[in-house]
Amino acid sequence: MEIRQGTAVSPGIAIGPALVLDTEGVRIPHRTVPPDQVGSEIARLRRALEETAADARNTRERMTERLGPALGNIYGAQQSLIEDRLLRTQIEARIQSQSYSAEYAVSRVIRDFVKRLEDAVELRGNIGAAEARRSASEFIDIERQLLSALLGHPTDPFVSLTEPVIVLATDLMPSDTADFSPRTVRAFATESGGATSHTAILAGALEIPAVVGLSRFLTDVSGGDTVIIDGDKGLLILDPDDETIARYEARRAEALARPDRYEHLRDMPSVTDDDPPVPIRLLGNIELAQEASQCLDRGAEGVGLYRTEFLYLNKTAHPTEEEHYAAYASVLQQIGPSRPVVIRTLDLGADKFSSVSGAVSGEKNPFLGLRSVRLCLNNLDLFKTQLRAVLRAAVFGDLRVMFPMISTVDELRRCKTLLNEVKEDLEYAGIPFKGGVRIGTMIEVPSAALMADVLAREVDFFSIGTNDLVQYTLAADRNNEHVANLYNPADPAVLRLIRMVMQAAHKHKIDVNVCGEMSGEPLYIPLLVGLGLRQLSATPRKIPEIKRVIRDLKIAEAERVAEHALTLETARQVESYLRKQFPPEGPD
Ligand SMILES: C=C(OP(=O)(O)O)C(=O)O
Repeated sequence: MEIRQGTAVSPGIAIGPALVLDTEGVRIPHRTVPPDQVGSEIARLRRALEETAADARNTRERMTERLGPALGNIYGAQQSLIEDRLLRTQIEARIQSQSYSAEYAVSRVIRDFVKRLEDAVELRGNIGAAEARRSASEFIDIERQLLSALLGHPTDPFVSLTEPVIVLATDLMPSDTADFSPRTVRAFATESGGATSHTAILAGALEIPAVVGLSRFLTDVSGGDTVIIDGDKGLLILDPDDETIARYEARRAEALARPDRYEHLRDMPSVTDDDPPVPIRLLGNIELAQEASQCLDRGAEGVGLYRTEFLYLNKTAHPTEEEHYAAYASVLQQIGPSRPVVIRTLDLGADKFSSVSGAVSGEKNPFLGLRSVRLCLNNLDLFKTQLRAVLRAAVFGDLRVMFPMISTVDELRRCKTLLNEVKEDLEYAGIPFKGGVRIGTMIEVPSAALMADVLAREVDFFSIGTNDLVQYTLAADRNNEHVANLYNPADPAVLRLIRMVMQAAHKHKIDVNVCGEMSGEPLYIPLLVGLGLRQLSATPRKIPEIKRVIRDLKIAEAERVAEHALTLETARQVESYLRKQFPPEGPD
């Protein structure tokens, strides 16, 4: 048995036979045609381009219907690349000048594009690398589709699947994932890819467990071998032994039972088991506007974190003010006028959409560099465009604005000054807006946690972003598997900072929320409530189970647990203490 660690991009457990995809795609031999056939070769190419563009258009329409316009647009981008004149003229030039067959010309031109993109990845380091890699895989996908049209046979390995499989591949293309059905593709794992790759985002939307960014494994597995994907922990298990299979089968059964298991709680209040009951407000985290209604479907009372940087998905330019406005207005309209919607201003840079963000290229430590609010304060037009849209959309309901990655009081004050300037501009221009929006700051950098008593005087609410707070407190990159042993929200250093932030918020009578992954983990809920948390925001899928934990919890018990946890010395001790106090529920 072998366990490989990768990046978890879509949760869930799957066990099944592997379908191993050819790592090389279709290989095309160097072939030329006689000069008098060049014309008909070009005609073949044009037909193939038309057919492939029509397929991409159909797929876009199908996926837009299934997953909404933002994800459907991934296929729109592919359609534009296929229809791009530059691509066609370059391929035709190879056929004209070198008498290449249409297939070989397609392969040559696209492989050259890909090579240039790969060189760009090497040159640019982290900055823009994700975008260049993504474009390279789009082109390889287009090559495969064009060759399939020219050769007259499908190269799609998924069309004839009759039994469920786990797909293992070097990389997967958006056109592959479009045809994935959770019935036949139980899960997938790839050697390349990161958490923000299109394939990863689609896997989440299709609710197929997935792990990406695994070190080379395809040479160690054959089609039909049993494998396990643990999409919660980012693991691929090759050749699992019987005991491991049995353990994972139990976990899978438990996970499958979960959504229905808590369905009855959907319309029940999120309150503790005290007399009188203490309300703990549950909100949802979203990345795309169309996810807003899922928050209500799962029993959340609003949106606690809208990650607006996902407006950059499929974009090569900054979103316009109207695009920002339309997205925010849509979220508010779905959520209704009296429930809160917290819009976080752009958290771009480092691992998120850095190529279109205006970040400086070649930063040695992008996570410590010009990212997030720093980047916005360095690009005032970009920032003001978003703030204008925020204030305009606020007329539709209870919109709140939140600034990410604040590390100094000055930075927060600059954001507030800018917001006031934008209000004045809108007023002067006679554009309708709502001025009295509540203002919050993320607490995700240790300096902000340490200064929480000062920051609390400046804002209406805090939201603790534990994903970054853990990374910056423990100096452990949240995406680096080599330091994953250090990255732990239960670390006493993190708990002390959270307590400090809660105390400052309570002293200044402002709301405090936790919106990192920690608040979606049932094990940590009693601890957070014991530390003083009365509101949290998590992935909508997690809301029903969290509500179950809260409804079984007494405040005094939670406070006793938090007090004891704070006396412990290591993350491991805290975790095992919590597990003993609150053993996980078994399958029904
Ligand atoms: C919610 C957070 O922000 P991000 O979008 O970076 O995960 C966090 O850091 O906890």
